[in-house]
Amino acid sequence: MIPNVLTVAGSDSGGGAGIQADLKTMLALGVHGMSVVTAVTAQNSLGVQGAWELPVEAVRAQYRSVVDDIGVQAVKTGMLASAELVEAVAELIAGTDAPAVVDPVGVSKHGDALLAASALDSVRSTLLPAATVATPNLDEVAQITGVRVESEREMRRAAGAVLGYGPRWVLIKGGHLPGDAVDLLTDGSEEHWLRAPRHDNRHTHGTGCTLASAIASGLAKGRSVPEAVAAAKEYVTGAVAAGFALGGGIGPVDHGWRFRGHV
Ligand SMILES: Nc1ncnc2c1ncn2[C@@H]1O[C@H](COP(=O)(O)OP(=O)(O)OP(=O)(O)O)[C@@H](O)[C@H]1O
Ligand SMILES: Cc1ncc(CO)c(N)n1
Repeated sequence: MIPNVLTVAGSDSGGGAGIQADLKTMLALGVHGMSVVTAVTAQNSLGVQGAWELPVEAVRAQYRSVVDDIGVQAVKTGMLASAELVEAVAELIAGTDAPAVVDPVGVSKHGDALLAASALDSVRSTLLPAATVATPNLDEVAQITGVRVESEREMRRAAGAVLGYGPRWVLIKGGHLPGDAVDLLTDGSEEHWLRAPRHDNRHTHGTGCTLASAIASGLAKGRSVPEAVAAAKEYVTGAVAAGFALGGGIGPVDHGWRFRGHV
């Protein structure tokens, strides 16, 4: 049986991040991808030119359609735009009997806001407690906890601060630090450092979405959190290495890197 994975996220018209990155990742990793669209962005390699949220009833209806009939083995959340959507999605995933990977998306690679500042309290009080794994980058860690990470050493303190909001596991993504691409996965007792060489490639649009969807895909296959995260890190590292130019700005990672040469 092919496991079902659901992404609850925004659409990136440029195809490198958001729902599009999530579904491509799921295809590449051999699971059946499904989507609940929360917002539509007009977006390309240069930035986000516009964003429109869907009504909360439209988000709830998509979620119920998928979960009540088809069923899900894992859920991933990305761009949720507003406090109202964060709270609605948090309630939906808390009521679903499947692991949830929460990527608390704040801003795009170009610095465009994908979450209202007024939604941060709801992220802390409703979304993070419903997460099996939360995957903040360093800017999101600073916004959520106030902890600023400038070195690998400080990642442990940041992880503890995020765990204080109730996710089972946290993966602190150190992709924005200089040096190796180092992430820290912990549940407060076990600690796993994931280290990969930094690829000197500016075409990294979609790294965060890709990593979170790959984790959800592994969990849906029945892997443990540390196993799913290790496999996802290997997949995203290959995708960054193969990232390619598109448009005039930052191009996407290559979700199909494992197929190249075979098709
Ligand atoms: N240049 C790079 N080379 C190798 N790995 C990288 C590079 N940049 C980021 N990564 C890895 O990609 C994953 C995503 O991390 P990152 O910090 O870029 O997420 P993000 O900022 O949420 O991404 P996004 O821009 O999609 O929101 C992490 O595992 C990180 O270590
Ligand atoms: C829709 C969307 N979700 C997430 C990201 C993450 O950077 C993005 N750029 N766009």
